[in-house]
Amino acid sequence: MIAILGAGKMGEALLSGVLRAGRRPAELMATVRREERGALLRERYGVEIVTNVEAARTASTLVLAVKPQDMGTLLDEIAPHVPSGRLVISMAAGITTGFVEERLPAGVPVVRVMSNTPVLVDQAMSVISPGSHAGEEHLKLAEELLSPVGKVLRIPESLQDAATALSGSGPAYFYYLVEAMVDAGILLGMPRAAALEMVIQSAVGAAVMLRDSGEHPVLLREAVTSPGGTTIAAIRELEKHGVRAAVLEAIEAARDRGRELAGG
Ligand SMILES: NC(=O)C1=CN([C@@H]2O[C@H](COP(=O)(O)OP(=O)(O)OC[C@H]3O[C@@H](n4cnc5c(N)ncnc54)[C@H](O)[C@@H]3O)[C@@H](O)[C@H]2O)C=CC1
Ligand SMILES: O=C(O)[C@@H]1CCC=N1
Repeated sequence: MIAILGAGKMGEALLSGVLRAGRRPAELMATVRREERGALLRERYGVEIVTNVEAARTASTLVLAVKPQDMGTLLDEIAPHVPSGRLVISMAAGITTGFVEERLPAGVPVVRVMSNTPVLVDQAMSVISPGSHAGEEHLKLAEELLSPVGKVLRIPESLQDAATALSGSGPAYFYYLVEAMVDAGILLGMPRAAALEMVIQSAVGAAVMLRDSGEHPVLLREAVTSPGGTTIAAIRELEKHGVRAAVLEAIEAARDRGRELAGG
C-alpha cells in the first residue's frame, strides 16, 4: 500500500501517474487537509482518503508531498505511528533526509526525491537520494514508483538543492520563455493564437531533437544560426542583455532558496 500524504498538485500528479502505470486504486491512499479536496480525489481516482495517522499506520510506503513549510508539523503528527520497516519518500524542496530522520523513529529509511510537474504527462525528471538508513532496496522501490511517470536519476544528496533549481523548477523557466516569445509575436503584430501555436511547436520540436538526436545543444543551435542571418541578430541581443548570466544567477538563487526552506 502506498500513501500520499498531502495530495496537492504534485501528490495528485503522482497519484494519477501511478494509476496510469497500472496500479489499482485499492493499492493507494491519500491524505488531504480540506474535506472537499478529499471528495474530489476520491471521485476522480477511486482512492481511499484517510487521516495522516491512518496512512502512517497502514501503508508500507509513505510519500510526503506537503509544502516544505508544512513538513515539520506533518512529521510530528505521524512520528508516533510510523512502524519500523516503512519506507518514507519526501518530495519537498529543501527538506533534507536528516530533517525527516530526526523527527521519525530511529532507523526509518528515507529517500529524498525532487520531481517536477511533467509527472502529469509521464515526462517527469525525478532525482533521488538515499538518507542514512535507506539502502539499495529502498532506492529500487522509489525508482519503481517514479519510473512509470518519467526519468529517474540517482544523485548525492549534496546536489539535491541544485537539482531542485535545475529540473524541479525547470519547467517554469521554459514556460516563462514561451510567454516572453509569444509577447514578442504580439509585438510583431502576430495574432496571439498563431504566436502561441508557433512557439509551442518550436519548443516541442527543439525538445524532441535535444532528447532524440544525441547532439550537443550548441551544435543544434549552430545549425539554426546562418552566417549573416536572422538568428545571430537575435542571439546578439540575448548576449547584450546578459541572458546567459541571468540564467546562471537565477538558478543559483533557486538553489540558495532551496537551502533556506528546511529552516522555514
Ligand atoms: N509544484 C512543483 O512544481 C513542485 C513541487 N515540489 C514539492 O512538492 C511538494 C508539494 O508541492 P505542491 O504539490 O506544489 O503543493 P500543494 O500546495 O499543491 O500541495 C500540498 C498539499 O498538502 C496539503 N497539506 C498540507 N499540510 C497537510 C497535512 N498536515 N495533512 C494533509 N495534507 C496537508 C495541502 O492542503 C495541499 O493540498 C512541496 O514540498 C514542493 O516543494 C517538488 C517538485 C516540483
Ligand atoms: O517552487 C518551488 O518551491 C517548488 C520546488 C520545485 C518546483 N517548485
